[in-house]
Amino acid sequence: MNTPATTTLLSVRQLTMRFGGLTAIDDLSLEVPAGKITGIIGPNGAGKTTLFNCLTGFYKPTTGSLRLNHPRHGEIRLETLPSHRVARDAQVVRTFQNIRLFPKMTVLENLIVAQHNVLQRASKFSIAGLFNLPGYRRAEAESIARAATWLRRLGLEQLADHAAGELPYGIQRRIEIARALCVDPLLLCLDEPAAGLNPRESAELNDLLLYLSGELGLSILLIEHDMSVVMRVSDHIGVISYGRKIAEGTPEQVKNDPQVIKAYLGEDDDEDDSEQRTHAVAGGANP
Ligand SMILES: Nc1ncnc2c1ncn2[C@@H]1O[C@H](COP(=O)(O)OP(=O)(O)OP(=O)(O)O)[C@@H](O)[C@H]1O
Repeated sequence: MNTPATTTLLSVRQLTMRFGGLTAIDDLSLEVPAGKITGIIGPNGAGKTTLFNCLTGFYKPTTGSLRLNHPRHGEIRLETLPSHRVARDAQVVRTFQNIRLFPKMTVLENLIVAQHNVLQRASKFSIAGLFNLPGYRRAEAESIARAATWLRRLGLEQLADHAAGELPYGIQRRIEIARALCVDPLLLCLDEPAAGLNPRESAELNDLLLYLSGELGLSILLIEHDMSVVMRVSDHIGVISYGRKIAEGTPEQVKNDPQVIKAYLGEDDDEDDSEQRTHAVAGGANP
């Protein structure tokens, strides 16, 4: 049996991002396949979040292109779009390193607020929403139904009426993912979703990511320092150091790559330490 060819969802081509004299991303090229999990790893300050910021319209790259192969709209040049259109039109949606839920709102309300674009359109940016016209009511009911679906799929439905800020940290991270899923992403960009999680929560995150990709066919771009997550769930990994791509391949290829081990833990001629360094990149420790 032939294995179906993988389609490229996103092509990052010769991307450079400079902040004054500092080059945060340096001539970076990377392909993100559709329906897979692509991990992006690299030491602190390597340029990973800057890549997400370029991708999601928060920064305008100095040079280079970000081409999204959208199944309905054809090629979309993400570098030309402001952030709200990256999310709304290109359906590239992100989470952030720090939790950005509305702590006093309930879990359900957080998921409905995330869909404000849909609700705004239904209100025709007028007082239709205030007068509760049928089109608006329908959109509102659909938003609630979509939120309820994702709460159920992510095992959060019992918590729908709890204030988000009062829930354990690991749950809040899961709510953030549910919130991103409510806006129907074509590409879900997760910035360190395992940050602050304990080992049990990290293992649950692994299961969730494998479910989203394996069962639902979602395309995920994952920045992560926790090697026990990234090596377990990624189909493909790109490694960045000082803004440049230094390696890419399967988790197995990347974790044994001498350049990667060196980038993470520096040069060391001591034979005993070299085994420890491989262990750290492979998931034995967080760098
Ligand atoms: N808005 C900005 N202005 C100036 N420098 C910036 C800006 N954003 C990022 N940088 C710099 O760009 C470099 C890359 O930062 P970035 O946050 O992308 O790294 P990272 O790989 O995500 O790091 P970490 O793993 O620690 O989150 C760093 O030197 C950082 O200080």
